[in-house]
Amino acid sequence: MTDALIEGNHLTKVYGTATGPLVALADVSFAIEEGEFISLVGPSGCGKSTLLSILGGLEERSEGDVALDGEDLDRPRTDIGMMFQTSVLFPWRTVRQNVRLPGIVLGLDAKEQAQKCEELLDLVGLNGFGDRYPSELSGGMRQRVALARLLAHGPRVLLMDEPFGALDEFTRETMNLELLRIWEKTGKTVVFVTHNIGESVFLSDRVFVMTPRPGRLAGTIDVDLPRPRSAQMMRDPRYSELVFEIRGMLGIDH
Ligand SMILES: Nc1ncnc2c1ncn2[C@@H]1O[C@H](COP(=O)(O)OP(=O)(O)OP(=O)(O)O)[C@@H](O)[C@H]1O
Repeated sequence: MTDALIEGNHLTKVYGTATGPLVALADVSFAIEEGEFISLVGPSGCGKSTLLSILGGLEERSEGDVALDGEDLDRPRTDIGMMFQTSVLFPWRTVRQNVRLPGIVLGLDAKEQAQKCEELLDLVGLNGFGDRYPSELSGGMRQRVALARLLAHGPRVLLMDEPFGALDEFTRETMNLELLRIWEKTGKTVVFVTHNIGESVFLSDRVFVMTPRPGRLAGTIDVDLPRPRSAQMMRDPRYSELVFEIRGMLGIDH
C-alpha cells in the first residue's frame, strides 16, 4: 500500500480489431499523489487517451488494477471529471446554463449551484458572459466554459485530453497559464494528455513518457522547475534540458 490517490498496476488494454488483437497498453504501472499535476506525453497511438479513458471509468482494462483512494476504478465517478479537445457545449444553452448542467443532472442544491456557477465564471475569466450562447464565443472562451463546467460539481480529479489542442498557439499558451492558476487555487489532481513535450514540461510536476507499439510507460520525469510558472521559464536552461531528456526517451533526439 502507498498513500497515492490513484494507483495503476500492470494495466494492459487489448482492443479486438478486424486484423486481430491490438495491444494499446502493455503492463503500465504508476502512482499519482493527491494534488499532483501529471502529463502523459508521447506520439500518436501510444495509448494516452486509452489510459485516460480507463482512469475515467469509460474504458475497461484487459488486465491489471487501477484504483482511486483504494477503490477500484471500473466505472465513471462523479469525483472524476473529464475534458476533451472539443468543448461539447450545448449550443441552445447559454454559458451559464451549460455550466449549471452537471449540477442539475446530479440533483445538487440549485441555490448553491447558482452561486458556484457565478464564482466559476469569475474564476475562468468569463464574468459578464453568462448569458451568451456558445456560437457567440471564440474557441478559447468555449474551452473556458468547458473548464468551468468541469469544476461545477467539485470533482477531485481532472482528466484532460488535449483540452487546448485545437486552439492557436497564443490562445493555447494563455489557457495553459490560466489552467495552472486555477490548479494552484483549487488543489485538484490533474492528469493532462498532450503530444507537445514543451507543454508537458511547462505544466507538470511529473511527466509520464509513453512509447507506442505497444503503449508502454517508458519512464517518468520529475519537473524540478519552480512554481508559479511563467512563459519566461521557457528560457531556463533546465526547461530545455528536461525537454531534451524526454525527446531522448522518445527516440527523437536527432
Ligand atoms: N476503440 C478502439 N478500437 C480499436 N483500437 C483502438 C481503439 N481505441 C484506440 N485504439 C488503438 O489503440 C492505440 C492507442 O490509441 P490511443 O487513442 O489511446 O492513443 P493516443 O496516444 O491517445 O493517440 P493520439 O495522440 O493520436 O490521440 C492506437 O493504435 C489506436 O488505433
